Amino acid sequence: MSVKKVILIRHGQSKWNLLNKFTGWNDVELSDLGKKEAVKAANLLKMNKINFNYSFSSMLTRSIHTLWIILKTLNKTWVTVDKDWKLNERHYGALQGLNKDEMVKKYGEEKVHKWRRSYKISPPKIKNFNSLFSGYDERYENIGLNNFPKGESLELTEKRVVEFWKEKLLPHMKLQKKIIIVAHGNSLRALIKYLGNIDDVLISRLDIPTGSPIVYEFNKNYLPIRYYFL
Ligand SMILES: O=C(O)[C@@H](CO)OP(=O)(O)O
Repeated sequence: MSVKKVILIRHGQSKWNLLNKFTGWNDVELSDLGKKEAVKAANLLKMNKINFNYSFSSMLTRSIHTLWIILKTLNKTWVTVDKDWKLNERHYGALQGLNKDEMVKKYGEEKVHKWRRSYKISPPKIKNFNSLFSGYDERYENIGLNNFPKGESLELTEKRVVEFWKEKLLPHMKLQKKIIIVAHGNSLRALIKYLGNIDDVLISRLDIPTGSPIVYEFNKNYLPIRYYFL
């Protein structure tokens, strides 16, 4: 049986992961530890002889830079980087920029857990005039202001991640490309939920660590078999 592999990696630690702030579509840089995690991820791929020749990342700097560091470490800067906003982190609405522990103190553990890990509940929406609203950013020109996310549940995130999977990923896999995807905690949770048909409650228990390569295996018909962390 010819097993096909797709590598999934959550970006390395960001400066806001370190500060424990809701991040979402806010465009923050990697922390020093995040850069080291990206080098470590590249070395893990090399040690395990997991190769790739095509790459996808979200439109957010923390994912793009993680991918660049991986490519540089592996001497593979020739690899095409295909960036797609549909791989962006779940939009955290009006919670973006706020500290997670402070929100627990203000609203209680249960409510914050629902915002962070329930499948259907969306965070409060961000307003267009909020300085952290990224709807006017030129990189998102093709989304259009009317369709621009203002706060997404995991369910809504899954919808666009699945569009990416069907429209971009599968066609490239069928062209026999060996693919690496660098994305985010919740966009990857949404993808893993879809691929594994994981139920709404079980998926709330999956936390994907930063900078840890996941290998997802597919059969000759491109159907998911299993995944494992390196
Ligand atoms: O803040 C965010 O964007 C995400 C990932 O860091 O947080 P959480 O794990 O709480 O969904």
